[in-house]
Amino acid sequence: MRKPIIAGNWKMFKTVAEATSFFADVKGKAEVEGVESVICAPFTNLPALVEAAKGTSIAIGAQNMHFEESGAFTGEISGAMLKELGVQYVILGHSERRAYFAETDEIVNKKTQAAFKSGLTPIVCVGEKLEEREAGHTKEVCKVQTEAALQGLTAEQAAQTVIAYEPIWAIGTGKSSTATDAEDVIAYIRDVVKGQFGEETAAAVRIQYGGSVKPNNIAEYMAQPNIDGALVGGASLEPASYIALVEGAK
Ligand SMILES: O=C[C@H](O)COP(=O)(O)O
Repeated sequence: MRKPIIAGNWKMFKTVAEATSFFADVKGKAEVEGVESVICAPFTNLPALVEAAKGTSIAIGAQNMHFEESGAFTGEISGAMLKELGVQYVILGHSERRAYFAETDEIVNKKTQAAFKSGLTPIVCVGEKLEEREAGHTKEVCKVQTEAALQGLTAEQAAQTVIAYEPIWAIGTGKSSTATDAEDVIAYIRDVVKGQFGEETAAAVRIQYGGSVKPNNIAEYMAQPNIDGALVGGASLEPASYIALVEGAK
């Protein structure tokens, strides 16, 4: 049985003061038995959030990391640095990083392998652009990105990876994919994992939907057999909304 996972991706929002105030509001509430709750915050918030999350069931995640363990990479953060803080998850290959920071499938794969080396669980994002969807290439794009991201992992690591299917045209636009469309693509991604690692791994890997998920539509996604949770941007920023998302994933 796959445990549902709701991950909030705060992107470049919230100061430390705002993050700690948010956490105080969700503590004890965005904690629902049977649902995993993860807050992926800017690097600067991570020490305070890890401290605040002690004794709670909420996990803290980062939104990026470098694939090298250390070196002359000005402005970058390694997996070991995140692990030492007590961070458990790291979002990798988000479409904003692919688009604005030139992350390729090869870089995402190096980061995915490095995350496991550091003892972090990667949340790997895949998804098509609007023009790719309109050209009928959604599944092909997701296949290429998924296979590339997971290449070189053991079956056990692949099973632990969280995949987030985020159609780019649905991110921050209010235009969410219908639950049945998302289910169709996510079932296909599970099939891709099956082709790469076998049935057992495919049955175990958790695949989220992301793109304009809100408290009022989370239930539709969670009702789909292959959708194991959501990666949420905008609606994860307000405590009441985040609590409702975690409750809605049950
Ligand atoms: O990582 C989260 C996604 O980019 C979705 O963002 P959104 O919920 O604001 O559409």
